[in-house]
Amino acid sequence: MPKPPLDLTLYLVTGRELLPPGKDYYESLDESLQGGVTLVQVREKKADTAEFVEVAVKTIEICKKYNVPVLINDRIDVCLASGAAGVHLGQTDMPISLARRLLPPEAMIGISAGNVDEARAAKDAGADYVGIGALWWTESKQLVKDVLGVRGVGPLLDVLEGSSTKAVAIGGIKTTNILRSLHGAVGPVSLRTLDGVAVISAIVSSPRPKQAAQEIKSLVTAFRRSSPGIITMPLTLRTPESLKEGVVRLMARIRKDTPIIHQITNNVTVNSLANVTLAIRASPIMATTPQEMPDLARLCHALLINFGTITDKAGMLAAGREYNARKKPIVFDPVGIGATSYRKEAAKEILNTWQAAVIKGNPGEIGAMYGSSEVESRGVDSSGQVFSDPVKVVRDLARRERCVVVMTGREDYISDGLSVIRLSNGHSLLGDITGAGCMAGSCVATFCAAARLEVEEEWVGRLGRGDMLLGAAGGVLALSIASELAAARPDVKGSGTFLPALIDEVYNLTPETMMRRAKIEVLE
Ligand SMILES: Cc1ncc(COP(=O)(O)OP(=O)(O)O)c(N)n1
Ligand SMILES: Cc1ncsc1CCOP(=O)(O)O
Repeated sequence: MPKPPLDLTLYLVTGRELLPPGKDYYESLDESLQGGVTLVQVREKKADTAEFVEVAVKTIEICKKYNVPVLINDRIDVCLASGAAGVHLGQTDMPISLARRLLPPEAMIGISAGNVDEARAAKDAGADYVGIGALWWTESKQLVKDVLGVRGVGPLLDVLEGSSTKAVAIGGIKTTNILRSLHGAVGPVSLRTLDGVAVISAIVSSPRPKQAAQEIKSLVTAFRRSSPGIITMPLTLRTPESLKEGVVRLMARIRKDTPIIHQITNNVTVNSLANVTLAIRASPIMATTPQEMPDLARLCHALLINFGTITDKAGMLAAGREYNARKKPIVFDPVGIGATSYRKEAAKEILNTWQAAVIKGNPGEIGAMYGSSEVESRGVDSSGQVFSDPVKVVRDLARRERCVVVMTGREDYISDGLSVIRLSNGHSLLGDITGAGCMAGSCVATFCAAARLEVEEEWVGRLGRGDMLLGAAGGVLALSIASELAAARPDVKGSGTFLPALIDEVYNLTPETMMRRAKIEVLE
């Protein structure tokens, strides 16, 4: 008998102990199948063998009405006794090779995988799928290892590329984090995406399992239909002219709409960031308290998180979650990430919690994020060294982090993981004042807000909308062109007079000047 098709889009793992009070298991199961569940696993951790078989048999009977196959958690004997379609095995359960010998040839076998070696072993053993997790923290299972995190899934997917072994993620997946889960969990090399998600509580604990299942399934299906591009990117052909025109268009949008830019930043540069934001004609809000974040995310158009002195990590985490949920751009400036291990750990936690639209840093910061020691930081500043292959660094990091990456310097490199552009404006006096890089972050966040405002329709299945590469380029160009104009002024005598002149030149920047002075090359 041929193997039945395996549709992992919405994989329900059962959990009778998690039902809402008064809800019958079989009724809940039937409703979730009506909502579009595509595969069911019977997971019974407390039942004895007779009860497990009884529950499995009844579950199979109900699932048959919807033509949905049923797998059994851990137990080959229960699978054989109930006539289920296969099993899901854990790493300490029976090996796949032995299970294959005991089960009929058409039986489906899935296995849990929490790292690259387990994924590779599963593929080599001919697993039909791997259950990758735990993705997020969950109360439905006592976890013995750290959660994998969304950013941990990609390398496992790369290992599976080219094989017939499919992949679902499991652990803490809910409607509120599903797009972030799917968007972040992509192979950085293969761009392979998940085949679906496995959930327990998001459906089982719901008093309305049909609606819960429908909602999750529609998000998975919408994500699949959208291209697996980085954050929000439409696959646009880039030319220097189209980029210049786009940047000027965003500038006009900023002046028309005055976007509100929420900034969590450091106490060294907060004043400059507020002033540069006002100078571009946007409106800054500097707010850090976690309790304010839901209201601010509703009100504001973009968020800048500048690591700076990292005194507000709780606010950074809370803010990012809210902006992701509202699909509004987040620009992350990991200032001085290479300087301390606390900063590195904090950045990891932040990027595992929410998805940035743009990560911006100097070569030292980008190098630390990329995991390269070719260019080192000096505290929060870059050492002035450059990468031998900056194109590869920004492109690969953009692919890995699934967002636009901006590496500032004498030349600025920007990539969305597909295209790479180089900007060659700017003046060396930018290096002589404090906060030039931080101000570039504010400008990028403002142009990204405009890029999102440009797109009226919802990009269903995407974690954001708007052309974030264009937004990043616009922000960097605005500050670097203004710096050239400021440095050329006769009243500028050094770094002290340069800073106010820079703010003036951002304020007076015209679309014509941007168009005439912007030095943009498209490298890939
Ligand atoms: C689809 C899916 N993925 C992973 C698991 C976890 O299985 P395991 O590691 O064996 O843990 P238990 O479920 O047995 O507690 C799963 N059940 N399903
Ligand atoms: C069985 C299992 N394996 C890894 S996490 C998990 C529990 C998933 O449950 P929930 O979807 O409620 O977080």
